[in-house]
Amino acid sequence: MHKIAIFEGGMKVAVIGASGYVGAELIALLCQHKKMSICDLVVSEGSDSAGKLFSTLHPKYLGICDITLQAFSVEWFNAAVNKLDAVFFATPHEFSAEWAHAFADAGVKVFDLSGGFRLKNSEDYPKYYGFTHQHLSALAKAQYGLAEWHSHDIAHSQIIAVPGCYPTASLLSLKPITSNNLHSEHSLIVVNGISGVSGAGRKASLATSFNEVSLTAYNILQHRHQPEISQEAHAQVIFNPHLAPYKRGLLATVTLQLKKNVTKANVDQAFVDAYAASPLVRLVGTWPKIDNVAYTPFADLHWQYDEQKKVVVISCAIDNLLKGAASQAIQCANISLGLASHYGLLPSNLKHSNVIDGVNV
Ligand SMILES: NC(=O)C1=CN([C@@H]2O[C@H](COP(=O)(O)OP(=O)(O)OC[C@H]3O[C@@H](n4cnc5c(N)ncnc54)[C@H](OP(=O)(O)O)[C@@H]3O)[C@@H](O)[C@H]2O)C=CC1
Ligand SMILES: CC(=O)N[C@@H](CCC(=O)OP(=O)(O)O)C(=O)O
Repeated sequence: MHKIAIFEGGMKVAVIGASGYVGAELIALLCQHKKMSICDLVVSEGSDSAGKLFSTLHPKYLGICDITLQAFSVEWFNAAVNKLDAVFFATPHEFSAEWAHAFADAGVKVFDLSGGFRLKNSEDYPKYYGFTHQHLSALAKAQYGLAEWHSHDIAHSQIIAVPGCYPTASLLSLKPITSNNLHSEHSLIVVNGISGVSGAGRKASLATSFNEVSLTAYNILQHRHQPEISQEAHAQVIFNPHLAPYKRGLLATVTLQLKKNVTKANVDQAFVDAYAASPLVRLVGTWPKIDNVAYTPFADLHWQYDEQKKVVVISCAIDNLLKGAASQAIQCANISLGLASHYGLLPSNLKHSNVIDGVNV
């Protein structure tokens, strides 16, 4: 039986990858969560950060999280696995692909924020991730954790593949259309994504250093999020990622052609139906802006449909480290605990209102 079914006094968790950008955001959210408690914060085996306080590395959290970072080792795994209810991997993809199954086999629920379990076709791992996946039965059982769309699977499976940042914004835009089969089967589906530099992680690299960063496309026709978006949209997409010179936030703008008989009312209804019960997805009255969602768990969505040309353009803004990673992982954990997915992420008095054509719906 999954330990997840019998949590008492909250879920006891470890975060592996605690020194990184995503790990830090996740830890901040866990610190304020009333139904989860942090047991261990873990970094890589040879990490310079091992033995330091989390708050020494990220001084913003001084007095909020002064837990010592531990180095990952087999000894740590053996000692920790029996006391944990859940583990969050905010590590490189290959590391979680190698270790997640060991936790899952011991009944520990895994929330993997890397891409180690997102792709169903194992042959895509060497092609897009540069390694061969060694744990195919764990890969087959893992469920994709797009929180607004897969709550049943998230609650019932042992390994949750938390979506990537670009796929989160792209799929929140696309799925109301593709899941209702409103798109033309001949449509070219183009996703243009723009991410801030924190999307590349904390490790220094020339490409993301201050003097080098300038708005540019990158990894065109070969980015690992192309198969992920296509798989989950059930439609082949062309994905154009861009790096932009700011810290936080991501915008995905999707263009596709709809079937001849689809009306504006059909399109509006598809979005309202998809997100009426999802307070973290806001249907906003104008084109979304990064600044309105940065440092928040929201996804802001807006679309326009040209009924003559049958072309719809949808744009979605998120914070890449929150809705694109850490806060979505918390949503998945909340769902696993039987809580509302936005538990601990929003003020309890939030009024959920969506706007279409200037009217609250
Ligand atoms: N940045 C983003 O916007 C998003 C990132 N992600 C994914 O989340 C994961 C973390 O990303 P991010 O925080 O940006 O990356 P960072 O480079 O900032 O952090 C990576 C973390 O992983 C740890 N780590 C590195 N190698 C190992 C290893 N062999 N064993 C255990 N831990 C290891 C690092 O520890 P140390 O350096 O101390 O050794 C560090 O804590 C990645 O898989 C990324 O693709 C997902 C969505 C959005
Ligand atoms: C700006 C930048 O470099 N972004 C990263 C995406 C970060 C991310 O989301 O990684 P996941 O694959 O875990 O989702 C990239 O393009 O590789």
